[in-house]
This record gives sequence, structure tokens and C-alpha cells, in this order.
Amino acid sequence: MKITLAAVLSTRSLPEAGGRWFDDYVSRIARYTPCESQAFESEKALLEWIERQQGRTRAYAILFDSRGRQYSSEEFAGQVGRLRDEGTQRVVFAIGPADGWSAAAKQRADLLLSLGLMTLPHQLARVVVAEQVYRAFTILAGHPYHSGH
Ligand SMILES: C[S@@+](CC[C@H](N)C(=O)[O-])C[C@H]1O[C@@H](n2cnc3c(N)ncnc32)[C@H](O)[C@@H]1O
Repeated sequence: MKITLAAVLSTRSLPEAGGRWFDDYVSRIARYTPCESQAFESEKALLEWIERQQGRTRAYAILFDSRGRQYSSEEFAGQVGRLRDEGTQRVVFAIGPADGWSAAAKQRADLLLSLGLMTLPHQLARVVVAEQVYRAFTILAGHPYHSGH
């Protein structure tokens, strides 16, 4: 299962888009499964790219939205584990545009997921998503990184 941590943000914002923390979690996730980060200038470019990722299975798109479903880290890990065990080839975790997702993007999402009811800046949301994906793999592996508190 290949993981893509995607974000809709201008390339001008890239240098501060999570920085060292984000890069560190991408490397940590890659110990468990192939992981890459991708930035898109527009939501349209992201959605078109997702459609081009069709392989044996359709790319599974998890779009982050403060009004989406809320999972505990264990529930999130369970979802990631199910996708892995079902043989899903690519899972895309995407942070959206500054003015939120369009109706078309919400329609395409396989899952709209909230990190909490408060709105985070996209740089911070990106780091939190990367950390939670890493945490999910440690939970699935029984690694002591996650104590549950
Ligand atoms: C700065 S936020 C945009 C917020 C948007 N203006 C609004 O009020 O909904 C940029 C992106 O960060 C992500 N984001 C921010 N806070 C979030 C949260 N609490 N849960 C999930 N995603 C969040 C979303 O993907 C959002 O599209």
C-alpha cells in the first residue's frame, strides 16, 4: 500500500508547509510502507491527479475537513489496517484549500475526516496528519510509540 500525503497549497508556501517535522514523519512512515508527499496548486489539480492513480484498485481518498467524521487514533489505525489488508494500492490523505473543499471534492472523498472541531492552519494540519499516519502504523505493529494516553 502506497501512502500519499497531499496538500492543496501554493508552491510559495511549500518551504514552511510542515518543515522538518513533516519530513521526519514521512521518513518514519516509510519504514512501514512506501510514502511520498505531493503539493497541488489547486483542488482541481489534486482531484485530476487522484483519478490518474487508478491501478488494480482505485485510489482511496481521505480528505481532511473539520466537519468530517472524528476517529480516535486506534479507530484511525483500524481504518488504515483494513485498507492495507484489503489490498488497496494507494491511499491519499489530503489537506484542502484555504477556503475548504468544494462539493465535488466532498463527493469524490471516500472518507471526510476531522482532526477536531477547531480550524488549524494547513501547515499544522499537515504535520498532525503525518504524525497520525505514523502513529497508526506503530499501533498496527504493536510498537510502544503509542501508549494510548
Ligand atoms: C486553513 S484550513 C481551511 C479552513 C477553512 N477556511 C474553513 O474555515 O473550513 C486548510 C485545510 O486544513 C485542513 N484542516 C484544518 N483544520 C482541520 C480540522 N480541524 N480537521 C480536519 N482538517 C482540517 C482542511 O483540509 C482545510 O481544508
